[in-house]
Formats: sequence, C-alpha cells, structure tokens
Amino acid sequence: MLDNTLPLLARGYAWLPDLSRRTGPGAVRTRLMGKPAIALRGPAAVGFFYDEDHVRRRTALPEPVLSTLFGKGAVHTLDGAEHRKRKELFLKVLKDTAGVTALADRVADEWERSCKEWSDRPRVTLFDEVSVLITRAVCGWAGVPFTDGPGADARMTARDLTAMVDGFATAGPRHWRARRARQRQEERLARLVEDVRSASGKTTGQGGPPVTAVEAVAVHRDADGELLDPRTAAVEILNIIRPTVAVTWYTVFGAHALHRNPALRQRLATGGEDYARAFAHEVRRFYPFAPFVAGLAPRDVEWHGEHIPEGALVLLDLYGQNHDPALWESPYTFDPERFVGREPGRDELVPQGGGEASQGHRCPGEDVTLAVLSTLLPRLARLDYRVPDQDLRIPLNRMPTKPRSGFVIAETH
Ligand code: HEM
Repeated sequence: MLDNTLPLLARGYAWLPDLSRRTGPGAVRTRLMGKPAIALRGPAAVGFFYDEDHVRRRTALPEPVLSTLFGKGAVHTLDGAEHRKRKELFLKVLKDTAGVTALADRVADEWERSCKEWSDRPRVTLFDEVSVLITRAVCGWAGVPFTDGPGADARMTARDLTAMVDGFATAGPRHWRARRARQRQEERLARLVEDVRSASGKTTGQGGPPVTAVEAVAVHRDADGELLDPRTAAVEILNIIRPTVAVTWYTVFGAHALHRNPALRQRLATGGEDYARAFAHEVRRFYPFAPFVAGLAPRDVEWHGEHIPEGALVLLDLYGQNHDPALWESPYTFDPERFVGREPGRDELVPQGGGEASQGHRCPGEDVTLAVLSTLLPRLARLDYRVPDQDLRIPLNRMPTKPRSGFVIAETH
C-alpha cells in the first residue's frame, strides 16, 4: 500500500473523505508517515479511540507538528497518570465558569474598542482584526503582558500565534514562519514564568493561590511532584493562549455563514444566548478545522473485526464524523436549528475531539470556544457592514483553511 503522507498534505480536508468514498463504508486503511494507518469515525469509534488500551499518544505526533502547533512536552503527547495530572491544570483554568465569563467579558470589551478603531477605516480584514482583539483579551486575562521585546506587542503576538496554527501541516515558508514564531514566543514566556516564580513566591506556597493562567502553570506540579521546567511551562501557556486566538478561524467562518445565509442574521443579532450557542455549535460542525486526531496502537487490537497491528496509526476522522449523513440530516446544509433547545451528544459532535475531557485528550477549551463565539458572533450580526467583492472560497486542500480573502468588511456608506 502506498504511503499517503504526501497526498494528505496536498489534498488536506478532502484526503480522508475521498479515500473513504473509494474504499466504501467502514474503517479506512492506508499508510501515513511510513506506518500502517486506520481511520475510524462515529460515536462508537470515539469510545474505542479514547480508550488508552487501544490508542496512546506518546510519539504519535510528528516533530514538525510539535515544533509549530503544540510544542515539545505538551499535554497532547502524554499518556496515563502523567497525562491526567497535567490535564488537571488545564481543567482548573479552563472549566472555571467565572474565569470563562471573565475572558468573554474581556473579548466583548476588545470588540467594542476595535469597532471604534474600524470606524476610521473604509475596510478591514476580519481575520487579522479578530486575531488581534482576541490576543489582547486572552493575554490580559492569562497574565501575559505586552512589552517591547521581540514578538511582544499585541499585533506581533497575534501574528505569531496564528502563524503557529497556519504552518503546522505544510512545508515551505508558512512552516518555517510557524517554527520561528513558536521559538520566539516560547523564549519570551519561559522568561515570564521565571519572573513570576521569583517575584511572587507562589511556587513555595507563600504567595496565595494562583489567580491567572500564567500563575497556575508556574505553580503546577506534574505527576512526579516537580514544577514544569520553564520551557515546558511556556509550551503549556501557549496551549492556552494559542488555541483561544485560533477561535478567530471560527469567527471568520461565522461571518461567512452569515453572508451565505442572510436570513439567519436577525435571529443571531437578537435571539439571545441560546441561539448564539446553537449557531456556534453549527459553525464548529459545518466548517473544517481539525481534520482528525491520531494516536498509536500500543498492542495488536481489533475494531469491529478489523485487525489493527501494534504500532499502527489510529485516526479518528473528526471532519468526516461531523459531516456523516448517518449522524446529520443534510450534513452540508448550514442549519443552527439542529442545536436549538438541545446540546449535542458527547461523542456526536467532535470538532474538538470526543470522550470526557477529564479522562482523555478531548479539548478542554470547548467552553472558552463557545463563550468567545457566543460573544463575537451576535455582535458581528448587529454590526452594520458591507461585504465587498472578494475571494471567499474556502480551499479544502489547504490545512487549516479559511475564506481566501480573510473576510473583508467595509463601511456601508
Ligand atoms: C479553535 C477552536 C478549537 C479547536 C478546533 C480545538 C480542537 C482541539 C482538538 C481536535 C484537540 C485534540 C483532541 C484529541 O487529541 O483527542 C484539542 C486538544 C486541546 N485543546 Fe483545543 N481546540 C480549540 C480551542 C481550544 C481552546 C480555546 C483551548 C484553550 C483555551 C484549547 C486547548 C486545548 C488543549 C490544552 C488540548 C490538549 C488536551 C489533551 O491533550 O488532553 N483548545 N483541541
């Protein structure tokens, strides 16, 4: 069987759906990065995938992904007790309702401030502006100051954080930009962690409980009882602020959805929290972001009669599951009604992984994602703007993708 790494990089989100159309229903067998690989989808597959007896993460992620998107030593790469202990840190910071609301309030304030700035400009690119406003909000909230050092002002930080996401699945200039961005931000945040540790005395328990995400990371002790080394601490601070800024992608997709479905605008503008949340869920289901998640079989295992040899890559096809006609009626229709008055099942809607966030690798940032989207999208629906002619195509062969123009909005008069 031919190795599919290059076709994956070349075809992006279309790669797995095309393979599965060719191979028919059931699991898809292929080869990736020189290993046999099997791709699964569906709620039962989610249960299988998130069982550590079947799939482990250590060594599953290739170096180019770690050096751009996640960082070396990140929570994504841990298993078992080590993973659960590190994950507690994220759950403490990201599942705290008051903390998430405080972050959403900062996003709302930054939105108001940005709208005032935009009123002087005939047009703005939503992707660029939203990435900066979320960067300001999340860095303020997390305790990451903006100073004059390399990559330290809000616009440079936003550029670095989005570059890390943009460059993980490609070769060439985008990839090297992502590596440099990560290096710059890890160095700066490692220094911040050392400063916070020495200034506050919090690591010795003398400075009171941590109040910011940076402080929480600085005082966190891993399963071995040790503090994180400053570089790993920087990696994990980035694993809070980078994906929060990545909600920019979904915000721009939300703008795209409003443009393509103008009848939904009024309801989103005035429909309150519940409709905003339903709309946010549908943006996460409909638009492509994380294509799949992957791990390695720790021993020979079996999935519905399919043999998976030890060391094989197991993929959970997130994008495929979110568009599976067996789960979603008219999956290629954008329709927030599917989530009005109902929360999706745990293993049904999986743009950010499945299973329990506290037990497995499911994204701990779903509350933050939904809160930021529910803050920004109704405000966008209430904003008076025009969508000038531009290239709004969303190429599926690019990962991650977005409307090519970045979604330009212009004043109405
Ligand atoms: C832009 C929207 C987001 C998307 C599409 C997304 C997607 C994902 C996916 C697919 C995973 C991997 C799940 C797995 O390996 O099984 C993940 C993990 C993770 N996400 Fe998110 N995420 C988003 C937002 C966030 C936010 C806002 C945060 C933090 C504030 C966050 C922090 C994390 C962390 C720390 C992990 C690793 C969890 C672990 O390995 O246990 N994500 N995310």
